[in-house]
Amino acid sequence: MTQAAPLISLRHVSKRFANGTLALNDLSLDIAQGEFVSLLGPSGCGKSTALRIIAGLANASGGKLEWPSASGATPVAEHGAEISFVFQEPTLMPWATVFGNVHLPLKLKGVSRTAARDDVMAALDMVGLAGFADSYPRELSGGMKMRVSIARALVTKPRLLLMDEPFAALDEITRFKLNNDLLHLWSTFGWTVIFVTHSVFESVYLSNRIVVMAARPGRVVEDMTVDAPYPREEEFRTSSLYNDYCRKASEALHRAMEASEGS
Ligand SMILES: Nc1ncnc2c1ncn2[C@@H]1O[C@H](COP(=O)(O)OP(=O)(O)OP(=O)(O)O)[C@@H](O)[C@H]1O
Repeated sequence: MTQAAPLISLRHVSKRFANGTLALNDLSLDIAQGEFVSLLGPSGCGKSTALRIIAGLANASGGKLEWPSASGATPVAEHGAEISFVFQEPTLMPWATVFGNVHLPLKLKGVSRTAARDDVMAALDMVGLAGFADSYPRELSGGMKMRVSIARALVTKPRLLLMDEPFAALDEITRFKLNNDLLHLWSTFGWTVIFVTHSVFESVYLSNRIVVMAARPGRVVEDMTVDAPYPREEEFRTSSLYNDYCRKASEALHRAMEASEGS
């Protein structure tokens, strides 16, 4: 059986900042189309740096980032169009309505409000906010603002969704709800997701693969599969399978923390 080429391939990627910090050292990682991968690790292990390099927001100092599944048909620089990024802060424009905020990425591509209407409304519908198109960010709860931020990421119909601790600032109930909604969208649309988190519990609930990283320098120390079927719903959170994986991921994170201290 031949295996499909990965969507993204990082080969021996390193990143050294101008102040000398080696944020990533020899990071090699293949991400397959449709995977939901969490990057889990202690603060400073280079999770955000890795995500920013994949997004094209930062350059690697060494190594290569490739898109093997494109088989050379699309120049690497053009993959930016297929990637969306969701940050920890929703970073909405306070003076614009929800519609205006979600329209932004299309507006930047020259798509008018009228031409974008259907796509913007479809993205708002996906996150359950179609009824709030004319509201302003100040009128929304933290969870709703994050939904707007997710709709803004989805409006360009990305193949790859990069999420940097998107739910870290939310209360637990809202976070659980958004975890469920994200999984539902992922299974419906089949994107590839790379999700940065500090939370063992969140990484196990969401992903089918957890890449555990250690710091100083940032590197991969474990790569574990979460072999639990989808759809995963609330019952999964209390299952023994979930608990087993949480224990394994937690042990891996402890090893990563010890490796970070010792380096
Ligand atoms: N612009 C920068 N200049 C210098 N050093 C930086 C810069 N950005 C990040 N670093 C350093 O690179 C290392 C990796 O940072 P990064 O933010 O990628 O880690 P992280 O795992 O995402 O951390 P956290 O979980 O705290 O967000 C850290 O030591 C950080 O201090």
